[in-house]
Amino acid sequence: MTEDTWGSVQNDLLKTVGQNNYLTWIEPLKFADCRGGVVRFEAPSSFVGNWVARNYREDILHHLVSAGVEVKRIEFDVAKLAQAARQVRPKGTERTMTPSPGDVAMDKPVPSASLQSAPLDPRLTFSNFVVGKPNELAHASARRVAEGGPVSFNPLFLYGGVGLGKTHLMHAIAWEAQARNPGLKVLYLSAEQFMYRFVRALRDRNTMEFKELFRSVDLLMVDDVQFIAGKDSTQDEFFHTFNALVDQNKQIIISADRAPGEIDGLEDRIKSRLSCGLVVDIHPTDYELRLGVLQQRLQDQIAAGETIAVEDGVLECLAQRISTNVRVLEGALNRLIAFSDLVGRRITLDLAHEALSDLIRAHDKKVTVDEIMQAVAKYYNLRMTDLLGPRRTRTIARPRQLAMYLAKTLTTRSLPEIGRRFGGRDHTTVIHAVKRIEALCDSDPQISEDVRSLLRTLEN
Ligand SMILES: Nc1ncnc2c1ncn2[C@@H]1O[C@H](COP(=O)(O)OP(=O)(O)OP(=O)(O)O)[C@@H](O)[C@H]1O
Repeated sequence: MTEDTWGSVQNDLLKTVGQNNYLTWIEPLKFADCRGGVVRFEAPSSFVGNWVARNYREDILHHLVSAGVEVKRIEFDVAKLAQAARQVRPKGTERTMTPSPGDVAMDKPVPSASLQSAPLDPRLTFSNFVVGKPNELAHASARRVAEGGPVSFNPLFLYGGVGLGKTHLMHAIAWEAQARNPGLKVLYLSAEQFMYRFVRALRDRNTMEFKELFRSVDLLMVDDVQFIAGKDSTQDEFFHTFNALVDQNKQIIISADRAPGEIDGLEDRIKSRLSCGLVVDIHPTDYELRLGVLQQRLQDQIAAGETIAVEDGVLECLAQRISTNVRVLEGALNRLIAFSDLVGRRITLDLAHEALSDLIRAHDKKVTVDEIMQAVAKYYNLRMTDLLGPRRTRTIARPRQLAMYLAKTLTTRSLPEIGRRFGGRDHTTVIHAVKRIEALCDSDPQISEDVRSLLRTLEN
């Protein structure tokens, strides 16, 4: 392999990972050498090297192989990296699930007749999972299942939008259950992998073996079950596997992006089976959860030996502005750290705007207090003067509280300022309104629906 080959592989990677990721992670890598099937790169810092090793190793390997390079392994030449880097797992060789968190050994191909689980990510444990209101119930139920004991709800069905922590919780359950009971046969896989294994068993005419293997597990976890919607024979097999395990009182955990009843193309009998245990929704993140995740991720980096100084207000700004999901949020923080590392500047608000202009701009739709009042008044069919005036009847006071809550959540106005805008009210009234609406969002489905729908109106 030559530098030219790396140049053309970089071009391919640009198309796969997108320009921003490319500039941050791929471009700074320098090809060092290729010996005995090991391609070595030099990363400008351990942070960049670690991140690339974790997130782009497979992509780089794939493109190198496609470019005709005979490569078995990739290494990044940064001192600290050697400990953290995981060896590349050649496609089609998965590992049996015996490692404990932190185990980063080379995976060996396993014979086809053994129980194979998809690899577990050592970072996805309960201790790395930040708990907040939106995921409190999901976290508590996941913990309960991981602790073992009598099966109280079967299956546990976790659902929620992308990047909100479903896979994280499933991996955490697997690690915890294994740590508590090393003999437990835990099988974690995506619904897609379930289908491929089933199809392979059909092709190789060993469906009996497939059935036996799947029915011998103690804990089955299937991620992204919506994938099997519309795939009839896979659904059929899944249904029988599911029933056999439930009959044996074995725990099943399923995740999806929607509630069972809302997955189009899923057979009714499966929907009803999936709904008969505990169905838990992971809600979209709130500001506190996002800030908690950012703080924890920063601490993790510092604990791993990185020297990172972040100016006050930067994490708060990211948590406020980037509200899509945790994955995007984590990516933003890492990009920011890498950027500061590369340009040798401290992490300030200015740097954050520079490094994350695309993300921040996309979430930078500025909403004013006036717009919020108008939207709320229109939604509840009130006049603006009602929101500003003194009347305290529920039909007016509640929308007013909701408008204050939105003003606090969506703008950077201070509490006293918001109070002043709402007819000269005191800041304690605003605090009370925010707390009240937060509590009602949990207990009153109508209010939480009103909030969601107003957020949609205001953010678009
Ligand atoms: N509460 C949380 N605390 C810490 N990290 C979190 C939390 N929620 C999500 N994450 C992180 O965000 C990223 C995305 O989470 P995960 O892959 O579990 O999402 P998902 O819900 O399975 O999404 P998808 O539907 O796309 O598969 C992971 O790196 C995960 O560790």
